Amino acid sequence: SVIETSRPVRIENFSNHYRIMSADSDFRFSEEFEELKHVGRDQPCTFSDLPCNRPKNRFTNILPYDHSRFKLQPVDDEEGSDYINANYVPGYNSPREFLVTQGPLHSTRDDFWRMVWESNSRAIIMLTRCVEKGREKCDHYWPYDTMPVYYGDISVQILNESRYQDWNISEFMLCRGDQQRVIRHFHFTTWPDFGVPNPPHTLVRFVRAFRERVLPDQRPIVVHCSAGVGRSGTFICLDRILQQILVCDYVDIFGIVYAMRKERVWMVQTEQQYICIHQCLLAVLEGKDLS
Ligand SMILES: CCOC(=O)C(CCNC(=O)OC(C)(C)C)(Cc1ccc(NS(=O)(=O)O)cc1)C(=O)OCC
Repeated sequence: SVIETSRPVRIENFSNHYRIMSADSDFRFSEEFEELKHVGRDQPCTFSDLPCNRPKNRFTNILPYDHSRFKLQPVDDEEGSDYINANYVPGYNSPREFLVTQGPLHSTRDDFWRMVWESNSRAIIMLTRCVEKGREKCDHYWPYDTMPVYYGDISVQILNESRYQDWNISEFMLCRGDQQRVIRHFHFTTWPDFGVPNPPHTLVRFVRAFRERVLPDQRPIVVHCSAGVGRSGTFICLDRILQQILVCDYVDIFGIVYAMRKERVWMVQTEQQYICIHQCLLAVLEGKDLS
């Protein structure tokens, strides 16, 4: 049987589609989300299993597929020196638009900055707080004040920070050798792990705040949360459909999540996150004033 990889829905029919899918306690949403469960899981993750790389994974079962993983420039022939828990994931603008990674560990934050530098990225999206309900979700991998801090051979200095109700936007100056770059940091601070933003359309406003500051170019956008799968996948999917509906008369949320899961495990982790993407689109299509 042909494995179906897309389920396009006409935009003019979307609210009716949502009503049908959410009927009987989201019965059809549950069914559809269940079909995504095994997508991509047959692909190898051999490098993440190497003994020298195992400590670099925040979660033992959230491992990057070999075929789409980001490779750091290897340090001589030090085994595992090219390894970081990160995968390229397609976006609306390019097949490798996003570099999705776990929240850096204290022991991998130098590798994280090396990835930011070596991928030529100019934007980082952070979708978790460092500590949530007393649990560490992500290392505070950037300086606490405006003093420059070295992470490996990369110095990071906060240039400015703007604080809003649900997110902060900062600019960092990165220096490596005699080169300098400005990187933007978009930190969404009110998204509970395994959950959804409340109300969902704060996420729409955050995606818009990000998109109006980072125009599509050939440089990857680094996205992370804690495991780099649930909240990161939800964010990327919404970013794609908000651009697609401007030029297309259908959306294919199932197909987008399918494509993301071929590149990284568990992208959009929970059914509530999958439904939240639909609720965000519904709010946008119904012209709710989200500004
Ligand atoms: C190593 C054991 O697996 C895990 O720790 C996690 C989380 C497990 N907990 C979990 O799923 O909680 C609910 C049942 C309430 C949803 C690791 C984890 C941690 C945080 C997230 N969110 S994210 O930061 O938004 O990605 C996702 C996965 C795991 O592997 O989950 C399966 C995918």
